Amino acid sequence: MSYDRELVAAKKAASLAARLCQKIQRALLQSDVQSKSDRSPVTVADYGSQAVVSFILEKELVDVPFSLVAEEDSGDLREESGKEILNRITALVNETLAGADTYASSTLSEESVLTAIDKGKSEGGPIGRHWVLDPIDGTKGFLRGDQYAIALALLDNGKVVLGVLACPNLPLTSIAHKDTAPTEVGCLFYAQAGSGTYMEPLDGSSPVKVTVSDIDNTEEASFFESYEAAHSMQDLTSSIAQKLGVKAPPVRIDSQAKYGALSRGDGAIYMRFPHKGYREKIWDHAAGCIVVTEAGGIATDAGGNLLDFSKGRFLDLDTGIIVTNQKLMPALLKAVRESLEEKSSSSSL
Ligand SMILES: Nc1ncnc2c1ncn2[C@@H]1O[C@H](COP(=O)(O)OS(=O)(=O)O)[C@@H](OP(=O)(O)O)[C@H]1O
Ligand SMILES: [Mg+2]
Ligand SMILES: [Mg+2]
Ligand SMILES: [Mg+2]
Repeated sequence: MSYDRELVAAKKAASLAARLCQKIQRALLQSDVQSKSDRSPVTVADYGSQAVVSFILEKELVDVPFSLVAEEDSGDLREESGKEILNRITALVNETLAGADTYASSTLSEESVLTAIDKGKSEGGPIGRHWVLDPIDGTKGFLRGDQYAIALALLDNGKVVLGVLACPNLPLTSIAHKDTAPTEVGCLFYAQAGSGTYMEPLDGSSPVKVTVSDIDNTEEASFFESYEAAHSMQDLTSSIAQKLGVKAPPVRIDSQAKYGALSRGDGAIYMRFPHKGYREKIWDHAAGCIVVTEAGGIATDAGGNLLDFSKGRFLDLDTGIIVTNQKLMPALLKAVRESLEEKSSSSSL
């Protein structure tokens, strides 16, 4: 089945949301230190991005039922204390739509913004079509001025069939070699089941097909992990890398930009092992997962099971998420298993 129409809508929605986020991040980085510790810019951008994506998808695909599983909801904005922020979000959404040809004459009221945000309350699941959205993935990176992504995917009967990752701060050329001069930034990755993965500049066209690294020697592999130590056990990933003989230091970047960078071969492995008790959400992986698998990669949990997006808003996982190419996966799984066993035997001593 083709999802061409959905892909066009998703690219439009994610690009416009990226424009909104870029505007806020630029203002944030130019602001003084005091307002940098204030979390409201990211709040405004999170909600604004979700409202824009929800509004555009529904308008573009007006003839089909609309279901959206998204990270944010409007609860806090409906409180008395949320009034001012709602006002800022509404102005921002309207400014963003005004800059888009097709929607230049659309003006949303505060109530319509709340409604658009709350469309994201769907539970997803194994039946029918559901959009999956992280309006800003990597909020900590966003605040630091680093990497973040707008991540949008479509589930059809529990399978991810389409994914778009807008990465406003990711260089258009490989990030593998830190010593090369910085290039233009802003990448849009997209993939449709069975059709490969493409990347184009966020503000342009000219897509190029991308593929994951084809290396088969673990010693040559470099690996990505979360920037935030609180999001992944870096001692565990370091022990796995050591078993594999990986020589390069870990590349730590925020958000699903990791999946995008992996899909074009900037690195060969992504490992993510959240601390005990954390439950992964589908919007943190759905778009990234199809972007990397359509580029020839494979994403599994620590037990080698493919990620299952059909269980509702959460992923039901064995321990962690690992992503690499087909050739390296057996060695990676073995190293993961051994390191996890060592970890559990040392903690039971
Ligand atoms: N404790 C903990 N453990 C694991 N993961 C967590 C945790 N807390 C948050 N999150 C989720 O991580 C999302 C950010 O993605 P990354 O971890 O890849 O980026 S980062 O490098 O750590 O910033 C982040 O996504 P956003 O909330 O959209 O930014 C969270 O969903
Ligand atoms: Mg996220
Ligand atoms: Mg988010
Ligand atoms: Mg969040």
